[in-house]
Amino acid sequence: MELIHRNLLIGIHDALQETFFQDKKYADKVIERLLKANRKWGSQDRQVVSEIFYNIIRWKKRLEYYMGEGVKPNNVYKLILAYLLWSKSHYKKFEEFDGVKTADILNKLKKGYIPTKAIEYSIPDWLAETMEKELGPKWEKEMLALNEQAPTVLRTNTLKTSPKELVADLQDEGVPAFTIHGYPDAVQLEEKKNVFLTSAFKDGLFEVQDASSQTIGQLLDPKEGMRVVDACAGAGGKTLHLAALMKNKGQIIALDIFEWKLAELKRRAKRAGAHNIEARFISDSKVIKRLHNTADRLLIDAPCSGLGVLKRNPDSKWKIDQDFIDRIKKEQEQILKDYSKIIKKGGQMIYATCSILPSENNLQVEKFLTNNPDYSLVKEEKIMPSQGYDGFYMALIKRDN
Ligand SMILES: C[S@@+](CC[C@H](N)C(=O)[O-])C[C@H]1O[C@@H](n2cnc3c(N)ncnc32)[C@H](O)[C@@H]1O
Repeated sequence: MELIHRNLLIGIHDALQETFFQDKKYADKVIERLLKANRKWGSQDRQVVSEIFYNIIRWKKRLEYYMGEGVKPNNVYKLILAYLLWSKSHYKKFEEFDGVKTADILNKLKKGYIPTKAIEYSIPDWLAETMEKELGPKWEKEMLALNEQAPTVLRTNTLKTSPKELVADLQDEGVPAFTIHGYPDAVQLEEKKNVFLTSAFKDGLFEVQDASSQTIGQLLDPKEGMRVVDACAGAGGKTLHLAALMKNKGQIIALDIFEWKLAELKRRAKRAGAHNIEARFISDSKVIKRLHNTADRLLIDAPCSGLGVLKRNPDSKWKIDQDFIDRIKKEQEQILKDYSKIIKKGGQMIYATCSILPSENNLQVEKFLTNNPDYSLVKEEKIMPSQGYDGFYMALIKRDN
């Protein structure tokens, strides 16, 4: 990795400043805008910018230790320099680095001493405590995996093509990829590429969806002709998968409390050629009540801490806190209680999160099953980040009465 163009350095600096210090600025959107605004940057430049940008977000706390102070809006260049020194990247001595005492940083690097686990894994102190409390000794292995870069995985849109054909089409467009054993619809890129520019994407042949996330649709196993409710559909990542598994037959009702997410879902459904989805905005509790006892299958892809997907969204560890997790757990409990009534007797539902904390996952399900004896657990899967893809939890639950 080398950083030898000043305009790339300035781009990284501005994007980091925005992500760290402006409210509600998410790394994926910030970098997308930066790259869009600089169309003349070549593919290698783009790769350098996004890799350095994401790595600095990932390793912020550890880099702050090396630089001897917390990052502030006016010392982001020092943070970048600490990263370049730590990662032994080749860089030019840009004027933006003037005045930074490199010797102090290099001394700390040479000593190799790291005072705390939170600094070692570059996470807030509260998060190190929570991870250890909830996961026990294996938390470090998971944290190590969460600091890796996520591979890019696509879900083949089987309404239009097969994984093998998709691999061939992508190859023709200069995007080498391969199928993944055990994940029937998944295709993984050999290296990072902007797949949104391909004709295969524009033709709706795939969606970007992590391999772990794809197992949720498989586990719910909706059949052609069924009535399915996706209660927390968001922009429809899993809804589209359900539509493909149902071969466009039957009905999917996609719900969310944000209308703008459902608007995006409709756009994606059109591109995918998924015709059996009806998006319904949850404007009040009546929307849910009207659906009671109507669904053969229900998906509750609940709002969560997102701690299973830090490989992909490393900035979220700096944006959330324990209060947020405690609030979201109460919401999960309420959602499970209210929405589980949507399934018919004999029907099945999945409660899923992209968290790895038992308190958001199996403990929520245990509490739900204790309070609702008419429901029983069929199967549970805990996918951990150390297994290679995103961390996810899913419980398949049956309504018996
Ligand atoms: C984990 S995300 C869903 C991701 C989506 N299923 C996908 O595959 O792309 C959780 C979603 O739940 C929605 N949500 C939050 N509270 C909700 C509620 N009370 N009822 C329904 N949806 C809710 C959020 O807006 C968010 O889109």
